[in-house]
Amino acid sequence: MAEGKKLLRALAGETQAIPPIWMMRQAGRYLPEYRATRAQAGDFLSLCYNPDLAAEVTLQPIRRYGFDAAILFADILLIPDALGADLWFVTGEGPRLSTITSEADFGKLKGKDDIHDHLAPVYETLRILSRELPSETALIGFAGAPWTVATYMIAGRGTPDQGPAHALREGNTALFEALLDRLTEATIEYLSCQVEAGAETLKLFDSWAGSLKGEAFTKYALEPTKRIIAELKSRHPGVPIIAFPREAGEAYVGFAKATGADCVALDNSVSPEWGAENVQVDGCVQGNLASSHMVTGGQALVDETRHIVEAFSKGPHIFNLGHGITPDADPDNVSLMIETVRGG
Ligand SMILES: Cc1c2[nH]c(c1CCC(=O)O)Cc1[nH]c(c(CCC(=O)O)c1C)Cc1[nH]c(c(CCC(=O)O)c1C)Cc1[nH]c(c(C)c1CCC(=O)O)C2
Repeated sequence: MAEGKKLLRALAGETQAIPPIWMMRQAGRYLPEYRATRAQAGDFLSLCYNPDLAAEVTLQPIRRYGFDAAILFADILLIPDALGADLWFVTGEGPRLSTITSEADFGKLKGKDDIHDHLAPVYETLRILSRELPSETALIGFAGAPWTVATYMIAGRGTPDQGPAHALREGNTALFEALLDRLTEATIEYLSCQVEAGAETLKLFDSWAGSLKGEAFTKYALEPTKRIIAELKSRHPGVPIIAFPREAGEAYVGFAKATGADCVALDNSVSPEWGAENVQVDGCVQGNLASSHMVTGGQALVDETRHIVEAFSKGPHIFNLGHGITPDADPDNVSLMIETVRGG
């Protein structure tokens, strides 16, 4: 048996009989202990910026389930907050930000090196976690990919079709590209500090990559990811990086090679057989159980979990959901998924 943490071994390309497992949004509202700590913090952002409580909620799902990895508790929208955009969360609705639609709005943003005072609590959370995690549990740092973060900054909120961001991309390409550049550069600095604070691997969430097509996908999803990965690998040789260009479809093919990512996370709109044949050929893949199974459970959960493990069994694989677990999920279904992956 090879040495080291299961998650890092998968990222290094090792095929394992039982894949490592963790879950997007594993620290979240489906857990009563998360809801209690969040109430103690007051609100979601106060929780993100409180290192002791953020470390506590990161550890909760590790204690309860023994996942192979812990993901830093934070949010992809802390970067716009650190750059000086206003950010708040409306309960039951989601994030709200000041919008960026003009050169004047963009001109108010801070520079890439002026984010660290604001983000210092996040680095402290990572330092606490690297001391407190069990020795077999890998620590994942993360950021949003520039395009996805830009969609929220431009619209000032989540949007079903990323319409405002596409409108700026077409209507004022220079401003749109300046924003993407600023985000790319700030993300490099942010993730580099996360590695220095103890993150052992990094994940880039490009949740809205699927709404970019063709050349726009290459320019605004693939290229910024490639640039971030190249710079991080030159500063921190050997740090493995997971890319998640969600709903990229056919554009998942070759994404690892083109960007230098060590692992590509797949959403559940592609079948595991397709993923094995077209994406896992290039290296490690992560995914891709539909998060709805965490609500519905039962034999369908067991069957689909086995199906995914089997389909990816010929190469390096990290078991995960295709997207974050939802607040209405049943914690017992998470146990059933883990038992199925580990126990057959
Ligand atoms: C788009 C995006 C965001 N945040 C994130 C993404 C990319 C992944 C994805 O597509 O889901 C990523 C994220 N958000 C959160 C994490 C922490 C780590 C983890 O457990 O995965 C991570 C990695 C905590 C969170 N981020 C948020 C919560 C819920 C906040 C609460 O406790 O009320 C958590 C646990 C809030 C959030 N944050 C964001 C939105 C749109 C919302 C509101 C929607 C919602 O409530 O689920 C932005």
